[in-house]
Amino acid sequence: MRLRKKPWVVEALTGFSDIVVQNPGEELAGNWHNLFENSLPLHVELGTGKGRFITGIAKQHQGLVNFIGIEAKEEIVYCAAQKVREQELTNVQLLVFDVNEILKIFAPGELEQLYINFCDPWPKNRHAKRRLTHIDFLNKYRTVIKPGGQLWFKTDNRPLFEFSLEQFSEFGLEINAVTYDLLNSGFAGNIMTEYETKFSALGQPICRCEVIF
Ligand SMILES: C[S@@+](CC[C@H](N)C(=O)[O-])C[C@H]1O[C@@H](n2cnc3c(N)ncnc32)[C@H](O)[C@@H]1O
Repeated sequence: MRLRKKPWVVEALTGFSDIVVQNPGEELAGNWHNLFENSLPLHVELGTGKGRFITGIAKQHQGLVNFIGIEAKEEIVYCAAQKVREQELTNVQLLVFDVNEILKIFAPGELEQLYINFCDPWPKNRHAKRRLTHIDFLNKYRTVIKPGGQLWFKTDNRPLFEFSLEQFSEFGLEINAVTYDLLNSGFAGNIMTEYETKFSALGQPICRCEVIF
């Protein structure tokens, strides 16, 4: 994925240098505790979007977990950064970054948990490798997530969900808590994302599962 470089956003993001890492590099791998100034567990959301989920979950886990949001589009990171600032959260860092490069910025086994919420479905078969749940991505996640660490996945897109379950299974991962209708599943404490709010309002059922690495 080509990262967008819009000058006004780059400049606007400089005001968020305590929250946003615009050019994450290899020096961060194994050193995230320095950036957060503590050694709390690390959870990462892939394709963060405008930050509703990461700010919601970070607020609930202040002093317990550090959260890193990876988002390719700078102007979207800007929206998320505003939410982090407004809520005065100190346990969130946002990266303008491509998930494809995840192995560069995390050390092996450095992460406890991953979240993928409403990732782009890439419906054409020839684009299947771009789906964030494709086995090629799972291979990368397996390196950076510690054994027994989890991936929590949500989508409104049924074909993407079926594809993802197949990929998880093919990769030999344990799949738990599968639901095709999250809102009526009894799952407590769901934190909605921007996309989830939109699709739920349209009556679209939400699929969810938890995967253990
Ligand atoms: C459909 S949106 C969902 C946003 C948010 N998770 C939500 O549920 O509201 C997918 C987001 O993932 C980002 N994204 C897609 N591929 C990415 C990649 N390879 N690396 C980083 N971000 C990516 C897109 O820019 C977009 O903001």
